[in-house]
Amino acid sequence: MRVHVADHPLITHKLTVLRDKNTAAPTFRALTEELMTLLAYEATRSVRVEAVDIETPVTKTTGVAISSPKPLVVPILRAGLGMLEGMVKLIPTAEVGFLGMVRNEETLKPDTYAERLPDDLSNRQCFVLDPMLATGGSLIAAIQYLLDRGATDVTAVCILGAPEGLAALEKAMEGRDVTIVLGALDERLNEHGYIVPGLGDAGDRLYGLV
Ligand SMILES: O=P(O)(O)OC[C@H]1O[C@H](OP(=O)(O)OP(=O)(O)O)[C@H](O)[C@@H]1O
Ligand SMILES: O=c1cc[nH]c(=O)[nH]1
Ligand SMILES: [Mg+2]
Repeated sequence: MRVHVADHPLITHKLTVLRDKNTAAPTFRALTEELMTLLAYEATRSVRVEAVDIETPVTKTTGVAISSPKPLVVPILRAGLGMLEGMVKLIPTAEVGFLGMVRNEETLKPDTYAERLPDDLSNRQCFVLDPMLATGGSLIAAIQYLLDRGATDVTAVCILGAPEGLAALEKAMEGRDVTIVLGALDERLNEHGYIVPGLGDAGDRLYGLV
C-alpha cells in the first residue's frame, strides 16, 4: 500500500479553517470541496490515459485522454458526499458509485446501510472518498467491498487520518494495489475514537446533527 500525505501550505491553510469549531456549515462544505480538488491532483497522478490524435491550429499532434472504462468515484455517505463535487469537477466523465456506512459510536464498528456499485469492478480504477480515517474500520470495509467485486486498483482520499487507522489500513491492505492520499496525518485517536486534534464529526459539520 502506498501512502501520500499532502504537504502544501494551501492545504494546511484550508485545513486550519476547517478544523476551527467556529467555522459554520456553508464554509465547511465549500472548504471540503476545495480540499478534495487539491488532493485530487495527487490522487489522480496515475489515472489511466490513452493516446489520442488531435489537430491544433498549427499542426497535428498526439495528446492523451482518460481511458475507458472511466474511473469510478465512490463517496462514503454521508461525509464523503461533501468531497464528490471537488473530484468530479476534475474528472467530469467519471462514474459515481455509493456506499452508505455509519460507525457505531459504542463499538466503533462500521455498519453498511446502502450500496450502489457496478457488479464487476475488474479493470476499473476506483477512487474512494471519505474525509475521516479514524480507527480505519469504515475505509477498510469500503475498500474490501471494492476488492471483493474485482477491483485491483484503488485509491482512497481522506482529508484527515489518525496513525492508528493508517496502521490498521496498511495491515489489512498489505500486498494490494491500494494508495491512500491524506491531507494531514494527525496525532492520535481519543478515547471515543475521534481524531485529535481533528475537526469533530465531519458528517455533522457538513450536514448537521441527526
Ligand atoms: O475510521 P472509522 O473509525 O471507521 O471512522 C471514520 C468514519 O466515521 C465517519 O462517518 P460516520 O460513521 O460518522 O457517518 P456520517 O458520515 O454519516 O457522519 C467518517 O466519515 C468515516 O466514514
Ligand atoms: O474524528 C472523527 C472520527 C470519526 N468520524 C468523524 O467524523 N470524525
Ligand atoms: Mg459522522
